[in-house]
Amino acid sequence: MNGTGGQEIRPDEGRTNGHGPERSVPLPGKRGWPERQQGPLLLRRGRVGAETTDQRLLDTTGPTDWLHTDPWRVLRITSEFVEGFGGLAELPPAVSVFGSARTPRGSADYLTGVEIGRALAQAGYAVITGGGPGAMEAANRGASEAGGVSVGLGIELPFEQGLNEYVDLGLNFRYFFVRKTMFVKYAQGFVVLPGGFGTLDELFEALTLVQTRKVTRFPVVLFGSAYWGGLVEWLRSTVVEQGKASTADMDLFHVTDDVAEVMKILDDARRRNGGSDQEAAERAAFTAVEEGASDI
Ligand SMILES: C/C(=C\CNc1ncnc2c1ncn2[C@@H]1O[C@H](COP(=O)(O)O)[C@@H](O)[C@H]1O)CO
Repeated sequence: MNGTGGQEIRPDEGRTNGHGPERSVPLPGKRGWPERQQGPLLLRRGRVGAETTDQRLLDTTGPTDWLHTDPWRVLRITSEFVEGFGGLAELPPAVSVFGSARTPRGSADYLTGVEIGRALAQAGYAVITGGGPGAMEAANRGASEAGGVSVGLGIELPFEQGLNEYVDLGLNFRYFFVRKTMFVKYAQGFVVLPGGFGTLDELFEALTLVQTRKVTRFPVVLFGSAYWGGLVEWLRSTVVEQGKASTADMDLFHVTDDVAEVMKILDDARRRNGGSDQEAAERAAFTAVEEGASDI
């Protein structure tokens, strides 16, 4: 170990870097011996290398195995959090809408998604979805066409389709768990449209976070009593009945078929959580400014 990152430094021969000639040895400094400041390190005499840190970064090529190591992945994960927090920090109050990627355009479920996206936007909420097709597209469409803030948090998938055309602010994630953090962190509530495994995963993650008080502030609304009724009944008759959840846990979500009721549930929760009419006015003002900006 030589105090310079563990690399052996031989000042008399310089270094090769994989695609350049050997470098010259640094010349003696004012005091008569070779000297170099390397970041916070002062290197003198035999400890002075022939390259600066920048040269090593920019010139060096070599094996790329490190790209597939977990320490490197940790940096990529960190960068996803940084990009996510940075991109979403200034959203107005938002609602995350989940639902099937397979909901056909023009179906009743799709039209409901559009209606809910529109109602949320008109109330001044940003609408956050997974940015994919189906119910996600429907909610983004309603929000975007109403002049609201339409957000899509895409995910890298083997059969990726890209963000739907109604996403006006999009972020793409490699990691599901980073993306899930964004759905929760920037939302005041969840609206869950009919969906499959992905939707169920998002629903139960939300319910677990509320049940364990990791989040304390938001309502979970299941839209479509006919679709969700069987699940709710099974939760009551089997899960609660056998003591795997409490009766009170059944109050952690709402089931409705009425868009106006969705808005009322969200509004009541906002008031309970200290939101004010002033805040609602600010949300509406944000939307108006965004609309103005989009005209420019
Ligand atoms: C299945 C197809 C495309 C998948 N594209 C998706 N893009 C973005 N987000 C997705 C996608 N698929 C699932 N999700 C997430 O899960 C929820 C929907 O899953 P479900 O199993 O379809 O219910 C959704 O809320 C997304 O966050 C091609 O049709």
